[in-house]
Amino acid sequence: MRKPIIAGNWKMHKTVAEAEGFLQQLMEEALPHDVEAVICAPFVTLQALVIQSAGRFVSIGAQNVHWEAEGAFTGEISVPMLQSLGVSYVIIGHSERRQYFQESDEMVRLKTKASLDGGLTPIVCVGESLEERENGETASVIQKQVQQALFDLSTHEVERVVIAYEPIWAIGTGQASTAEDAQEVCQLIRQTIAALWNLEVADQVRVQYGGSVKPDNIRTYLDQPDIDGALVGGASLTAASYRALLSAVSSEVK
Ligand SMILES: O=C(CO)COP(=O)(O)O
Repeated sequence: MRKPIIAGNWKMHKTVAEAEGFLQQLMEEALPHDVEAVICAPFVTLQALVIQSAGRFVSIGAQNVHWEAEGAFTGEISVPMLQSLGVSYVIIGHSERRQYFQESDEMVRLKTKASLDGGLTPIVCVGESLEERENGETASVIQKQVQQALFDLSTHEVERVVIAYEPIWAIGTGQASTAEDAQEVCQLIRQTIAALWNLEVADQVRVQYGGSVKPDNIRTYLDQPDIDGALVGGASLTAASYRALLSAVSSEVK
């Protein structure tokens, strides 16, 4: 049974004080136990968030990481640095990083492997552009991205990976994918993993949908058999909205 995972991606939003205010508000009421809540925040806010969330049902993640443990890489942050803070997740290969910072499939692979080696859970992002979708290339683009990111991992490593399917045209546009289209691609992701490893492994991997997910549409995605969660940008920025996402997915009595 795969536990639903709702991850907020704050992108380049929130100062330390704003991040602390969010978490304080979020934790005013108990959080559901049957949903994994993750906040992926800017580097500078991570320490404060980890301390503040200790012992509560919310985990903290970063939005990027370098694959080397240390070295002459000005401006970069490594896996051991994140681990030493108590961070447990890291987003890898978000389309904004691929587009604006030239992250290649090979860099995504290296970052994924380094994160797993260092005990972090990677949330590996894949997704097609509008042009690729219109050209009928969605399946081949997604298969290639999944294969390139994961191909050298052991079965035990793959099981720990979370994959986020985020069609680029749906990010921040209000033009969310239909639940059926998202299911089709998330099923393809699982089939790709099954072909590379086996069905049992593919059955363990959690696959999220991301792209204009809101409290009022999240349930339609989570109702799909191959969608185990969501990676959410805009609607994760206020405590009220993020809590509404968790509540919409939880089956606990409210
Ligand atoms: O990029 C996203 C999450 O990583 C999605 O962003 P939005 O939820 O704002 O569309």
